[in-house]
Amino acid sequence: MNKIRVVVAGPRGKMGSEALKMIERQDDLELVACLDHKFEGRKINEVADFTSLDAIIFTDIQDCLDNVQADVLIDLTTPEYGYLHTKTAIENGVRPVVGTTGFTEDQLDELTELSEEKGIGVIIAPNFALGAVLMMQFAKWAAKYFPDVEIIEKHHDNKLDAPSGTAVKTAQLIKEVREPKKQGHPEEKETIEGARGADVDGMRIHSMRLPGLVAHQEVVFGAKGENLTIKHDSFHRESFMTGVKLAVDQVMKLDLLVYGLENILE
Ligand SMILES: NC(=O)c1ccc[n+]([C@@H]2O[C@H](COP(=O)([O-])OP(=O)(O)OC[C@H]3O[C@@H](n4cnc5c(N)ncnc54)[C@H](O)[C@@H]3O)[C@@H](O)[C@H]2O)c1
Ligand SMILES: O=C(O)C1=N[C@H](C(=O)O)CCC1
Repeated sequence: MNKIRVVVAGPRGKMGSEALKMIERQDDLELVACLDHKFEGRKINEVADFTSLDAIIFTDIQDCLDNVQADVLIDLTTPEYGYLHTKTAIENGVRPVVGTTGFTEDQLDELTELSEEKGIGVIIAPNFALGAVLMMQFAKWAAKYFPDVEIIEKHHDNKLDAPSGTAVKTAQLIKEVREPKKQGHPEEKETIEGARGADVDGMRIHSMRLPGLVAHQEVVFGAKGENLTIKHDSFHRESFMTGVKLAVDQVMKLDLLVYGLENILE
């Protein structure tokens, strides 16, 4: 069996460490290198106690891809480096599976074009939890019948980007079926700026950041005399790993960029 050769960027992070544990459990994946912002040249098991994998750490993606044979890059870093890593991987013929959130629309467009030009598969998924993907699909369905909707996302307080990638993706999916509509009182005024949340075509996104949270979202629909709430909770980051493994397998068969796990689920 030919194993899929994987590089993980952000291996010591909350998600990256789960990704390494996931790779260690799989017979068909091989960790060939890690990308970190420190510990150049060390082995990952020398600097992290949660893994016995002994892949070498690089601090520069081009150096890494020049020196190891890789099929897939799993990126779980920051918006700035995630974008640089994804672009460099595509340019080097390595298929990115990207969990990092916070890319701009322009960056997504640019990466889509580049992947098409190079014929390299890319999967960018703002949420790898299967329950979250279903929550987004259910929300899109509900929005056809309930155009008044607010999204409340709740995450741990180390998160860099707001709103979450999941909330942005949910709003995009809802936009596909909902006419733009200003919600609330036509003359409502915020007496404290931001009170009504971010505005996407008149639907509101509220972002909560608190210690103790992992990743949670409620999509609340309102109509006369009734409310519908669609809710998903990730209590542990292991919840994302089924989706990461699925994406690694599927990206090997793609020659373009796919944004959202729903596009590769059967
Ligand atoms: N798609 C999903 O399902 C999903 C789920 C959880 C988190 N995320 C996203 O994944 C990203 C990481 O989240 P996290 O909670 O693991 O964050 P984290 O802060 O725990 O981990 C990020 C890691 O990236 C590393 N890093 C920073 N700069 C780097 C560089 N230049 N090269 C290599 N590594 C570098 C840091 O050292 C850190 O260990 C975030 O963007 C988050 O929004 C996505
Ligand atoms: O922990 C995070 O950060 C997460 N980010 C994703 C997002 O922005 O939607 C998904 C869940 C966890």
